[in-house]
Amino acid sequence: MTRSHLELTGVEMAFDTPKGAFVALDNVNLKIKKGEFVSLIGHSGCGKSTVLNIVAGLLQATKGGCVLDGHEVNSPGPERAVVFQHHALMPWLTVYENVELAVQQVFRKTMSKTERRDWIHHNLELVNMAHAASKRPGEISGGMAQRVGIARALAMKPSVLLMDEPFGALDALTRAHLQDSLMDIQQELNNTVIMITHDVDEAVLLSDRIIMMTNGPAATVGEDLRIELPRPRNRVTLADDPAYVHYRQEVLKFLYEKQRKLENIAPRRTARQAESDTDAEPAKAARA
Ligand SMILES: Nc1ncnc2c1ncn2[C@@H]1O[C@H](COP(=O)(O)OP(=O)(O)OP(=O)(O)O)[C@@H](O)[C@H]1O
Repeated sequence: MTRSHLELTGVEMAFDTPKGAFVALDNVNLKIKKGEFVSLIGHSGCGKSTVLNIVAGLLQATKGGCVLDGHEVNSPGPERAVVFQHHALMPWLTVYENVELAVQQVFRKTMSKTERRDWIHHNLELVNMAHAASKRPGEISGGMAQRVGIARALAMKPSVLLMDEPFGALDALTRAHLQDSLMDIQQELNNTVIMITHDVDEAVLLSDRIIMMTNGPAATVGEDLRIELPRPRNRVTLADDPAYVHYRQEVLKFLYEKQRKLENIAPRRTARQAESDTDAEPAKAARA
């Protein structure tokens, strides 16, 4: 039997708040294969970052847990590199030194100084940033800084790359360039990627699977859509591809019909429940 590469089982996440426990996630189950590109999509506040943070080891689930290659995840580790929406580079270090910091942390004992230098340059070249190695974050654009953040993550040779809206703060053109680079890099390295996005086109273009999350509180996996578009993928030719259009519509339907309706029903139902409501009317509305 082949074991899953990454597995979330029965994950519940309850946060302590002044008003009591707030259950953000309830019974999240997810199995991810080595090399899969998985996107998490869902309305704001549904719990996507919470899922990512549990996999990163930055948060500990209150029930259930995450297992990577047979090992329980309960703290951060270099085999799970995180790329945030805002690059989080050290402003006083150069581009080269920012990547070096991560490389030192992981490979100080296993790579010679020359090997480390070549490895840093290799990763900067992967994201087309070798030319700016001696610049500081304040001297480069947001898109360039985000490239460095990706190079820094890749340079740790993570088996899982976790990305929280990595292109969310970028203009459309830079975003498209970086999406294309990420597809090329991932095809070359075969990293497992979990990416949070709010962009339906980005999710369909990049992913092997799109995990659509229900609205919180107590959010869970609503639908799991497999994107069977051949690779390499080209955004221009895909735009008119009937399969691409279909996948896109499936995600939009989930977000703006299925989840929107449930959202709208909830307050009405609560008010009526006080007067001993039955489920008949909300159920009818959800089917409409
Ligand atoms: N430390 C915390 N304490 C209390 N509540 C929290 C905490 N962290 C997250 N939450 C709540 O848990 C829910 C899920 O938050 P999360 O950040 O995971 O959502 P998200 O889907 O990533 O949102 P967005 O798309 O807006 O970034 C939200 O209601 C949020 O307010």
